[in-house]
Amino acid sequence: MTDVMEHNGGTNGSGTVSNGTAPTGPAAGVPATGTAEPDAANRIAEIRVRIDEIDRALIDLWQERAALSREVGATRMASGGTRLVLSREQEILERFRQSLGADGTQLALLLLRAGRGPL
Ligand SMILES: O=C(O)C(=O)C[C@]1(C(=O)O)C=C[C@@H](O)C=C1
Repeated sequence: MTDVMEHNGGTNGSGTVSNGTAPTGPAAGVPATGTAEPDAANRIAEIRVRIDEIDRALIDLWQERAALSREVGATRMASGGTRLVLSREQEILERFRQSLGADGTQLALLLLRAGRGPL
């Protein structure tokens, strides 16, 4: 067994839908699920449907948040206020840290940067 799938199926080079197995390279012949066992492969495919939905929702929320953050910044600066409010950023960083630990802090830093730009 290898650790990583080199290719996950989808469309092949000619633009046609592949049969879900990696055509070339070290993972050639390995199913796109990473296992040849049918029950496991079916369960993985099922779970991936939900993972893809979650990823879409995360992307949509990410983009909505960034747009709102930009609007707050533009509104504040147009009224003579500051670009940033660091106390608010600390509050957000702490909320993410409390829920998700150190990764939460990193995630919140990326979220903040997506809206207000780099410090
Ligand atoms: O809440 C604000 O005041 C914002 O400007 C939004 C936001 C954020 O993305 O959450 C962005 C920049 C600020 O420094 C603080 C927070």
